[in-house]
Amino acid sequence: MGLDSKHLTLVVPAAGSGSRLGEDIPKPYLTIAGKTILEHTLLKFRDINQLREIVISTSDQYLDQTREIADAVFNTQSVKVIRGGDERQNSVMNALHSASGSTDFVAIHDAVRPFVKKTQIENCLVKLDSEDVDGVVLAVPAKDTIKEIGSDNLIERTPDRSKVWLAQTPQIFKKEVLMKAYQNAAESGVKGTDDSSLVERIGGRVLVVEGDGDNFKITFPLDLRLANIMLSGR
Ligand SMILES: Nc1ccn([C@@H]2O[C@H](COP(=O)(O)OP(=O)(O)OP(=O)(O)O)[C@@H](O)[C@H]2O)c(=O)n1
Ligand SMILES: C[C@](O)(CO)[C@H](O)COP(=O)(O)O
Repeated sequence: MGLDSKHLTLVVPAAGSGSRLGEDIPKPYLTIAGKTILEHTLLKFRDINQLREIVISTSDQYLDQTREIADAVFNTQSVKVIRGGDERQNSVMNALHSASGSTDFVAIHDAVRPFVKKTQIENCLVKLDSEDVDGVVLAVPAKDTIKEIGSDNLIERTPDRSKVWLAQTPQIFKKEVLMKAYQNAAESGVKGTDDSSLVERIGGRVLVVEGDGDNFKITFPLDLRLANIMLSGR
């Protein structure tokens, strides 16, 4: 079965509060250049051939607005808007429970990474389909030297930088492996800061696909200023 006949579900966690950004409303619902950040992000996936289903997790008060935004972006694909959890991992898990059983691949993409490129998503899908792996993660090589520190802030280790990459999203997996990883993490009480780490810990093979720095996560005020410049020139 070729890649064209594979079905993809997109999971978008959008239930965060944006505490590090410090705005009055959560990050995905801030407007830049006439569109919410969530809409800018969803638009990047609209024309992906394999996309059949979108599951967005958000907080109670944004369920209706999220439904409106998603319905305006997607025409033929099925959209589900569900309640998120108190951490990103729980928001993704809730979404996975709502995903269709018959999908082949699941892509997880932060609502607040609006600068991913269609070609990057397609590259990830090609690699996932053609290589002997369970998942792929868009990532960039570290440009700074990384230090691993102890609780006293003393440096314990300097990993070889040529082996250190910074994980972004999308992170795309074969559905069964991802479900197993999330199930196993829940049963073991394990928390991961990304989806791949949960797959890695059950022995899954995950490949990095080189992306670029444009696909940053809007996290701090400087990121929002940069996103404004990139989307509206100011
Ligand atoms: N309980 C949570 C926390 C985060 N997210 C989502 O996960 C993505 C990445 O999280 P992050 O950038 O950390 O967002 P926030 O949690 O909102 O930010 P902060 O940690 O600064 O509060 C975002 O799209 C965010 O909405 C989520 O769905 N549910
Ligand atoms: C998944 C992620 O975007 C990969 O870089 C990141 O780990 C999310 O972290 P956050 O603290 O939930 O923003």
